[in-house]
Amino acid sequence: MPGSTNPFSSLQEQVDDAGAYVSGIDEDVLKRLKHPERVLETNLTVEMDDGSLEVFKAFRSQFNGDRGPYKGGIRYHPGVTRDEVKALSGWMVYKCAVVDIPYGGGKGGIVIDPEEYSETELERITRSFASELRPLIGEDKDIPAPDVNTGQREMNWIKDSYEMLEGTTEPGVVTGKALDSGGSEGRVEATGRSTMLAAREAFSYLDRDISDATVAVQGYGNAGAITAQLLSEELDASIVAVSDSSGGIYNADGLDATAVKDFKHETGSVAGYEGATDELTNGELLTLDVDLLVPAALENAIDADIASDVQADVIAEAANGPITPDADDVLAERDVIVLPDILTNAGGVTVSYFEWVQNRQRFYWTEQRVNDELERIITESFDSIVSAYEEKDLPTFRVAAYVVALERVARAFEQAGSWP
Ligand SMILES: NC(=O)C1=CN([C@@H]2O[C@H](COP(=O)(O)OP(=O)(O)OC[C@H]3O[C@@H](n4cnc5c(N)ncnc54)[C@H](OP(=O)(O)O)[C@@H]3O)[C@@H](O)[C@H]2O)C=CC1
Ligand SMILES: O=C(O)CCC(=O)C(=O)O
Repeated sequence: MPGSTNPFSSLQEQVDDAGAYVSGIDEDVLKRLKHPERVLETNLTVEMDDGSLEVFKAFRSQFNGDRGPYKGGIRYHPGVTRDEVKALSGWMVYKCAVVDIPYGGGKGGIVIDPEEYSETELERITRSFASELRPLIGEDKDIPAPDVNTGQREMNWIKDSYEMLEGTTEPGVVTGKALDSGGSEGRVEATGRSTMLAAREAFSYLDRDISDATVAVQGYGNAGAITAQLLSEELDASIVAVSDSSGGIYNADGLDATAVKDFKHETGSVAGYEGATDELTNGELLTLDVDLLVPAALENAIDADIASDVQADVIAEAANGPITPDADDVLAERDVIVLPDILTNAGGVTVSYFEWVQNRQRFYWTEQRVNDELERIITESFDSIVSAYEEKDLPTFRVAAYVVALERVARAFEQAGSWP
């Protein structure tokens, strides 16, 4: 994980910050909502193409299941740690509660740089993880999905492994699958789509025209590239800078988001795209003078030092946990509006929910229906956060989002009653 802030401490701080504003919440309930229920830590021993064996550490954290089955992605990254996975699983709990879908939160990860392995090795690694996960997952238990460096291919492998081991057909055991394997229309675009919708709602709330906005996007994978495309194609915003792990590119007159995506697909990086006038570091991108900044890479991208140099008016967190709590304080002090991850990127899990519903009903929706339902959920969720922010006079949209979410999770816990 980049930066030195422990993301699990960040999550706990965010819950505490909001807990102070939830009237009547029991301290013991709050305590429970800051720790995962269980974490699987496992070592996957997998045969490489040359016949040697390698061992990979992997985790699955099931944070809270009071509102439904655990739900959340699986990340492949060399920086994955137990605490990172715990934090990501906690953010899933509050995200699912903010958009009011019937899930708890989970998250998984393998400590691996997938670039260093062949497709056949990645398949064996994924199937080995699926076999370790098998007793824990299921459409009513825990439902994995894509995250950093995973996508349809890995989800198809997990579904197939699970179904083979269980001797059943259960497409709803994972979401984010390819369409022909039980995936949903609109899932690939969903995280970018909710980021675009959250930004649109925020600009309208601020009485500003998003079609006049300049935008910088950090991270040009699933979340970042699609956010850039939709902001530009559907809202006419100007994408002036984008980056990936090898650096960034800039053009004051705007970059063609789709052409940059195609270029990255061909070459592996955004650097070198001929429509750019300048190259930038990630640090320079985050402090550009733009109207909207979209961190869409990893946690801790914006620390307190960077926050004091941020020039954007609005930050839409497409990534999970890109702003440290210290940076949040600096941004609030400077009146920079932060659209919190647990709302902004919730399109991914929301369309995963639609996929799961379609899998269970064996009845598939059109892309239009998916996008319409997603738009309704994101705009209603934005409105409920604004209502809490205004009515309770809360300090930030993040606190407001956690207040809405904590009230829902705490109610579910309390309504379940007590175990003798
Ligand atoms: N996929 C989903 O459905 C959802 C994802 N998210 C969150 O969105 C974020 C991105 O995930 P996703 O888009 O799926 O992942 P991807 O793997 O598709 O893309 C990640 C992008 O981040 C870039 N990146 C990695 N490290 C850095 C860095 N240090 N500086 C700049 N860029 C960097 C990568 O660069 P490179 O290409 O060079 O490796 C890549 O472009 C994560 O926080 C994830 O948890 C949230 C909700 C749902
Ligand atoms: O689609 C999902 O279930 C979860 C996506 C995810 O991991 C996230 O929202 O961070």
